[in-house]
Amino acid sequence: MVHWTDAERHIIADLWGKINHDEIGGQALARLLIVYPWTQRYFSSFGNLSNAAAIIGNPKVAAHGKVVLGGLTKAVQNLDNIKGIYTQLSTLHSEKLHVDPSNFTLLGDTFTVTLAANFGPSVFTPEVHETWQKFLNVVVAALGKQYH
Ligand code: HEM
Repeated sequence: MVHWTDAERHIIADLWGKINHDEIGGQALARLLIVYPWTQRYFSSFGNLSNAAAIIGNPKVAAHGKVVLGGLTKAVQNLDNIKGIYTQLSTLHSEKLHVDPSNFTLLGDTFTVTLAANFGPSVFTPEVHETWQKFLNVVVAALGKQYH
């Protein structure tokens, strides 16, 4: 089981309290679709993804980004049971959506860049980054758990 120190719990809760919950998920998802364009294949129902401006302005990307962020919020609120709360979500991405699990790491990366870009070095310090990366590693492992 993953061990979280009080300092790590505090950093995660504090960061989550500061993010713009309406926007940051959409920004991270838009970055995924722009920086790693092959990920667009999973979102063929989302309409126009033909260039960066179209992706950033696409309301379906923004809406789904909020859904993904909601998924991350559940993990933030259940740090001691991320694997458990992600069982169904992992099965969905594996068996129904057929998302290659390497893409979870890529979305984690674009989330990290999005946070850094929004907060800058005074908030997204190396120490915050370290804890955030640990959190992401647990999330990515939990989402990949039902793949076989
Ligand atoms: C941090 C990683 C991720 C989290 C927390 C996450 C979370 C979610 C959630 C909460 C849903 C809605 C599930 C439902 O309807 O019950 C969802 C759907 C979906 N996810 Fe993910 N996801 C992640 C990564 C990815 C990645 C990397 C891809 C593809 C590159 C992906 C593709 C999809 C697709 C295609 C859907 C269905 C969209 C639709 O048509 O409504 N997800 N995800």
